[in-house]
Amino acid sequence: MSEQLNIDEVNELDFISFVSRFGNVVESCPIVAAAVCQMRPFRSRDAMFEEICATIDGMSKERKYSYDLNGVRQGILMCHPDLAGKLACRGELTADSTAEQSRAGLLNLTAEEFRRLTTFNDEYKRKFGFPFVICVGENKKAAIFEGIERRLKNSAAEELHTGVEQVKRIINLRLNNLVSQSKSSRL
Ligand SMILES: NC(=O)N[C@H]1NC(=O)NC1=O
Repeated sequence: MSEQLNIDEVNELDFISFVSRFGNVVESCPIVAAAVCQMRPFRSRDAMFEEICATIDGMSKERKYSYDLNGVRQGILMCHPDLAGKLACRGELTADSTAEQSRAGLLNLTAEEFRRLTTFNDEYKRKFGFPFVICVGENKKAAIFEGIERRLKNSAAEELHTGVEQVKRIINLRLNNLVSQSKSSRL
């Protein structure tokens, strides 16, 4: 895990270093970091977080949930790995997702828990066309199971909104690991 920078150090990073450090703040969507990099300097960590959220809010509906790029499904929600899904089983989650899913107890489920979550995930993707996304840093296992079962009953429009809001909560926690709550001493 990279060490925390203060906001003045963030503002001084070159483009490659910025995207390298913040490229997975939005899971597997480095394009957001590349876009936000151009909006520097940031007055504070919170101002940086607001810019990331505004960048996502300004995206088209397709860019938010799912679109095809050269035969690969992309999109803010589409790029999130299933909870305890195939990537987790193969040990191929990103470091961020591995830490988050592990801390929430999702990487050592009982056989029955794994079966239930897999069934829910598959049903959710069949209904909405993108994966179930929840900030597992703020929801323990019981809340995650309750959340997916409850949200399965929602409309696609509700889940597009809720999914993106959960992505923002994931971003907020990831940013805490990377940028201190400092305010710029120069702006
Ligand atoms: N599907 C899903 O919510 N995945 C993400 N949630 C989170 O907090 N970390 C993840 O990997």
